[in-house]
Parts: sequence; structure tokens; C-alpha cells
Amino acid sequence: MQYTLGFDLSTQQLKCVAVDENLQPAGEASVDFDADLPGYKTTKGVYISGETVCSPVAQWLEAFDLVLERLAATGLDLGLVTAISGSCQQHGAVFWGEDGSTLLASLDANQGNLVDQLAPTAFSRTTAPNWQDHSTGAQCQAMEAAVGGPQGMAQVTGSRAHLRFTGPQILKVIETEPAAYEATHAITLVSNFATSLLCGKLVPLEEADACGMNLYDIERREFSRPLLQLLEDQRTAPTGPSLLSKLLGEPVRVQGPGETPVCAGNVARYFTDRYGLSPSCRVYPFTGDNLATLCSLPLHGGDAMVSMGTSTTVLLCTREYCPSPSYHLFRHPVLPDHYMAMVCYCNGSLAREQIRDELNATKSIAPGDWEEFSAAVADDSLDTSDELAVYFPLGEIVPSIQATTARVRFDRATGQLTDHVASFPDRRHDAKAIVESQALSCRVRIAPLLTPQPGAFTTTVTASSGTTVSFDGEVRPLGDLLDRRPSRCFFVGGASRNTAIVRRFAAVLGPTAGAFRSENPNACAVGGCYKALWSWLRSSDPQGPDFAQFLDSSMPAGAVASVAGREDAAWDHYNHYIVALSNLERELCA
Ligand SMILES: Nc1ncnc2c1ncn2[C@@H]1O[C@H](COP(=O)(O)OP(=O)(O)O)[C@@H](O)[C@H]1O
Ligand SMILES: O=C(CO)[C@@H](O)[C@H](O)COP(=O)(O)O
Repeated sequence: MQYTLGFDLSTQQLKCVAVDENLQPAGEASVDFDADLPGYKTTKGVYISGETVCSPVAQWLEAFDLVLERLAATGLDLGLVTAISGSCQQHGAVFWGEDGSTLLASLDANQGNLVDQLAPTAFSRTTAPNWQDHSTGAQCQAMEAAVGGPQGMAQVTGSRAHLRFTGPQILKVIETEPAAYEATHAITLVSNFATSLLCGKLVPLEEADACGMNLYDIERREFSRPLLQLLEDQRTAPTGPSLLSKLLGEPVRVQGPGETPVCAGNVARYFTDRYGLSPSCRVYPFTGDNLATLCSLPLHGGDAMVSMGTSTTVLLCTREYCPSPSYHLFRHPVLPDHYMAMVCYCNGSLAREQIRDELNATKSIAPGDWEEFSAAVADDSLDTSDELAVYFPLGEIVPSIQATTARVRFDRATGQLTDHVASFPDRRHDAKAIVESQALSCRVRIAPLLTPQPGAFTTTVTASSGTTVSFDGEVRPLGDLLDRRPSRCFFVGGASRNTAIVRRFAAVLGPTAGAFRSENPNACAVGGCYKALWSWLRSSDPQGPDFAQFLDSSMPAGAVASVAGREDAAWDHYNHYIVALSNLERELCA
């Protein structure tokens, strides 16, 4: 028997899953940052100070030792692991000091844990910015202004400038912590931080995850020289290496047909000595969590994936480079000439948890229990048909807006907002409304990525030909949102365990071939495993199947379960909310 490991270093936890050569689960372990490493005093894995959100790097180092200890304790023979890869929260950056590379190379299982050997002097900053950070508005504006505004930035880097993206975050460090920046010898994303740790050497960025920086020119496949220069120009007294050198040069690319997948190296001696991993075990570049999630199921054209972790993301696979300020495009981590399109929301699970606890409080139910919330979400007799509300306890990504909550009533015939209200009749309405508006926002933003099928779907909305809607500054005919639907929708991540949430989301998104839930809630870690296994197989047979063929032929039966079929009436019910959502967002963003 041989195994492959997939790690997932996300906001709230580090997980590690193992699969055997038949892609069957063989073991898993996890470390919850708040609960298992209370010494760091994080809340949901992060420190929040005003708009700044970050995570302690030392916490991740401790978590790597702990998760491997826990995995070994399950009885899994780590000596039989042939390949490792994984996924990490996107955009975060680890700043390594001058000694980082030497300390990594000299990790010694007899000299204490990773945290003892690295935390004291390997890093020039003790924390990494987290994707929920909202503190880089000025840097985003400066960067967009240099490349032709939101559209220009999206054209070059696949996304308009985003507060959480690594380029604006690095620019903020250059401007506000010049000494720490000049003491920095390497900057890794969280993904190549993890790969570097396991290999015991600093390794370059992985190309797909590098697309989440607002620095990488996706079509040219190299860092954008004008954007690098813009950041260089803000250094007041440069002493250390150039930014390109700190970024460890150009990222490693996905390899084409007939080429051997890039291996980052063999696992470092620290891990072979301490956990019994084999010295021949290969480590393949980790990627971003959403990119790995895309690798966890065989998606075909028109399919969409909704990942319900701390953030909510909607993912699609496309061959066309069609950038827009509404969504993100990344290079695909394993399929050459493909891209991943993504819409990302900050206010996913944590916003729902807040409404859940407020609802529970009105009924004297303990916080943390999903039953009452789920019953309200599933309740078709609860009439929310003229109610719309957005709940953004954190500033939101799309629409790009400060933290806010707004509840309105609207006219279903015209979509005009009739009333702003402080509350709905009771908190059950909020439970249903938050899921409806989250799903509706996803729906309007993925529509341009789907193929139009004029006349294929009947709707009771009477849109005059001139009716338009506007999302993220892009004005579109309403009709464009009524003639396209995803084929299948796959739901993954922690909240996908909740059938009521998944069914309501599916009702709004309207998949024509049904909605499915991944039976394994750890989709990103599993995607990392599959990436490692396929890379390992492909190394010995470069002419073997590409990743899509590999997944199509190897996916175990029962990997997904059906949760809903095609629901035309429900989809059409939510057509009536689209103009109202456009009006509400326009008001809030004005
Ligand atoms: N039964 C449930 N109903 C709704 N949400 C749930 C349920 N179980 C877990 N979740 C949500 O899943 C989130 C964690 O998802 P997960 O994919 O593990 O997150 P991440 O990978 O971002 O750390 C939690 O914040 C929680 O709100
Ligand atoms: O910022 C993004 C994507 O752009 C987030 O999706 C992060 O990648 C973190 O995700 P979680 O796994 O913690 O939800």
C-alpha cells in the first residue's frame, strides 16, 4: 500500500488527509488553532486590530508538528507516503529574514520542534497578513492608478486590486515598516511557505497561487515589471535585495503534455527522522486553497463549485482569459491552458454564525446550534418574497464595501426598493434572507462566465429590453442574467454539511443538472492529495493521462451525493430579486 498526503493550512485550522492509490481515504488529522494552540490567543485563527487582520506564523509552525503527530498516532504508516502536496489560504505572505534559508536547511529533529528552531530568528515579521485584512485601500488605489484602473489591473493580473491581495499588502509593509521590509530576504505566500517547510529549503511560488497577488502578469506568465517597479519606487532607503529576488524569482509553472510535473524536492530530514516519512517521499508545490478545491472533483464545462469554508467562493474552470472587476482569474494549478474563475466573499460562514446565534438567543437556544437556523432556511412557507437583506459584519469584497447591514422591502414587479427596515418580523427571516442574498450575489456574478442559452429557460419576470442591472460598476442587460444557468453545482467545505443551506443556495443558483455535495468536507486537502498523486504518477509516465482524465477515471464511486435536482420554479422565483439587489448595492456603494 502507498499513500499520498494533502495538507490544508486554512484560516482556522491545519488539516492533513491521506489517500491510498485508489483515492480512498486512509486517514486524517487536524489542528484547530484557537482550541489546540490557545497560547497564541487567536480568534478564529487570526488577530483583528481595526482593519488589520493577521495570523502568527509561529502558530502554523506548531500546527505542522502537531498535525503530523496526530496523523502518526492514527496508526497510518507515514513511511509508505510517496508524495505530498496541499493547499493554503490565499494571499497571506510570510516575510523571511536573512537567516531563514540557513535555518530551514539545518532543521534537526534532535533540536526541538519547528517553532523552537525557526520562530526566534527565521522571520523578519512575526505575523502574516490574512485574507480578511481591509487595511490597504490607499495601496490598492495607487496600484490601480498605475495600470489603468480596475479594468486595467484585472486585464494584467486577473483581478482588480483587492485589499487582501499580496501586492498591496507588501506595498503597505514597504510604506509602514521600512526596517522590517529591508530586513526581509524572502517573501513566500502561505503555499510556498508550507512547501518550503516540508522541503527544508526556500522554494519558488506556485504559479496559480501567484495569480492572487495583483503582481503577476497572467498572459505574459511573469511578474509584471511595471507593478514590481511601482513597489520598488516606494522604498525610501533600499539596502536589501530587490522585490523579484525576495519573491524567489518567477513562479513554477504547471507543465504541459509530455513534461514531468515540477517536484519541489524530497521531504526534509527533520520529518523523516521525527515522523518516519521516507527520504524518497516527494513534495509537490502547494497551491491556494480554492485552486486545490477545484482539483478535488472532476468539473466539466458549465459546472460550478461553491466552497463554504470561512470564506465563500464560487469556482469555475474555463479556457478563456476573460478578466472582469467582478471576479478573479487564476491560472489552473494542473491543467495547462485553463484558468480558474472565482468569486470570493469575506462574509460567508462567520456572518451566518452571527445570525444563527442572534436567532438562537431569541429562543433561549445555546449559541452554536444550527437547528433553528436551518429550519428557517428550509421553510418555504416563511414568506420572504419581497424582502432582501445584506449582512456584512466585515467589509465585503464584492460588492467592495465597508462593513454594513441593510434590510429592505421591494416591489417584485419592478425590483424598486420600497422601504428600508431596521428589522424583519422575526429573526427567522434573517436566517433565510442571509442565505438567499449570499446565493443571489454569487448567481449574478457568475452569470457572465456561463454560456448563454437564449430561450432555454422560462421566466415570469417581464423585463423590457432596456432594463439593465449594475454590479461592481459593470452595467448589463437584465436579460443576460436570465438566459444562463450552471450545469451542475458542487458544494464543498464546512458549511456544505448543512443541507438546508446547500438546498437554498442551489434553488437560487438554478443548476440544470442538479446539486451535489462532496462527501468529504475537506475538499481543499483532498484536492492537494490528488494533485500530489497525479504528479507522482505522471513523473514516471510523462505521456500518461492529464489531470482531468486522471480524475474522470479514478474518482471513487460515492465521492459526491445528490442534494437537489433541477428546480425551475425556485430559480424563477429568485429572478424577481435581481433588480432589487442591483438597486440595493448601488445605494450602498454610492
Ligand atoms: N452544520 C453546519 N451548518 C452550517 N455551517 C457549518 C456547519 N458545520 C460547519 N459549518 C461552518 O463551516 C465553517 C468552517 O468550514 P471549513 O471548511 O472547515 O473552514 P476553513 O477551511 O476556512 O477553516 C465554520 O466557520 C462553520 O460556520
Ligand atoms: O481570500 C480568499 C480567496 O481569494 C479565501 O478563500 C482564502 O483563500 C481563505 O479561505 P478559507 O479556506 O480560510 O475560507
